[in-house]
Amino acid sequence: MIDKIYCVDVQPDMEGKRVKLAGWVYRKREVGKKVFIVLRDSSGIIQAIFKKELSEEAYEKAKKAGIESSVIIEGTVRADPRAPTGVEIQADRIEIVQNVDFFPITKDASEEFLLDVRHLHLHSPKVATIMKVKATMMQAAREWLLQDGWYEVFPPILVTGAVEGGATLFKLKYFDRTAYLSQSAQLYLEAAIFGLEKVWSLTPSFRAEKSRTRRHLTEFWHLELEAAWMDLWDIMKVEEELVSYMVQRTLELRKSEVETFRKDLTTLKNAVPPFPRVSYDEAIDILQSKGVEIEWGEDMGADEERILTQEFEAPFFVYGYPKGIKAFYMKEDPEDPRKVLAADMLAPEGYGEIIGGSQREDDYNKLVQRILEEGMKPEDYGWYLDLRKYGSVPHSGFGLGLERLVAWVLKLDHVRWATLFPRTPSRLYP
Ligand SMILES: NC(=O)C[C@H]([NH3+])C(=O)NS(=O)(=O)OC[C@H]1O[C@@H](n2cnc3c(N)ncnc32)[C@H](O)[C@@H]1O
Ligand SMILES: [Mg+2]
Repeated sequence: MIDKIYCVDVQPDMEGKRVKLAGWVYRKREVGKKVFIVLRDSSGIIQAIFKKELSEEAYEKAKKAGIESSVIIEGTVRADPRAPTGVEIQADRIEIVQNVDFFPITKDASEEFLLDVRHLHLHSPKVATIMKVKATMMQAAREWLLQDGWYEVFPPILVTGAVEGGATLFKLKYFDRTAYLSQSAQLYLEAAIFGLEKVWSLTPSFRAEKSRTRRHLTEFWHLELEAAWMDLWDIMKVEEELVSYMVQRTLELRKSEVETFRKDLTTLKNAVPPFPRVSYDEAIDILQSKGVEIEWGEDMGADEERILTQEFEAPFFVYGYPKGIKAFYMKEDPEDPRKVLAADMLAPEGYGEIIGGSQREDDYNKLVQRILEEGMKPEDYGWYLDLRKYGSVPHSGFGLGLERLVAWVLKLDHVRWATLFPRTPSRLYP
């Protein structure tokens, strides 16, 4: 490893100190017999000045370095308030590791082009910032899950059945059998609670969604929790505590990065328990009062959720959905058989659903009945039904879409920007 320091390590109080940095040429300009190179590394940027009078060799090489060339620069630190970061390097040595004559991404690059060359778009400090925030959100989640006694488990991705409806399964050939890419780890987490009680996993989930919306990917990172002995109201408390910790901790560790994407942090700061809770019935009333044509029993889509979120300045729950629009595994509401014990968490500012959760049907016969009602075959869920035969317990869980959470926190206009290599119906490469 090169014996170097990072851009962010160079401080004005290091005036006169000799330093070595490595990175990429982010910006470059020539003024008279000086070349100004703004060097970029994973920590940020710093300006390096190459004066012909100081080192003609370094000056001539700096002149030739193209944008995004990989370079190693050495020189002396000088505090200068005119420099982008208030400090700069009086450079007298540059090694061009690989020169780039023309970097394909220019200022006027279209979004589609940026996605076509996503492998090069990852040079961008803006993209790096999104990934830093996403990593910090998961760091925070892991902190919270550890201190609250949850066990991480590692469920399979190759599975034999649907969790969230057969229409969005990706099918693949598994030797002489058919397999699918997991839509959700939920069913396997439900098996894990009989030994570990409180479990979680972060897995890629796959949905052959044809809907081309700003919140759907065909592959997304899915943070899922499952707990024995918890009912819907218990798991909603877990959800709000976890999301609150993830958001507040990220503001604590990455506030300046978040502020490069949004100036107003109000809704993020409002993300503290208890989150507002509205019933599905109340949500329908709100939407109808705002002129939305929606009837009781219908699902709320992205448009309806966007309108509903205008009523809130923090993440909020909608609970008590009609059975007909929810999944087979959700427990019927004992107080209203038309409904299930399900709750979604919606993010404000138009982002909508970031979490889907529910209490699970823990009665064997009722679950068989629900499977049949949904037109599925109980024999396809034999192992899952066994969980209701051998020491069944009340239990609940949820799934959080990590990209959707990051998209809300950073106010991104599409979840695709929150993932390293987005997968959508039209995008499988790079
Ligand atoms: N363990 C569980 O209880 C999870 C449950 N089986 C489940 O998959 N629910 S969900 O379909 O609402 O998806 C959960 C969340 O997963 C996200 N999600 C769901 N589908 C997508 C797509 N297509 N793209 C991006 N994000 C997606 C979104 O935030 C949802 O709220
Ligand atoms: Mg959902």
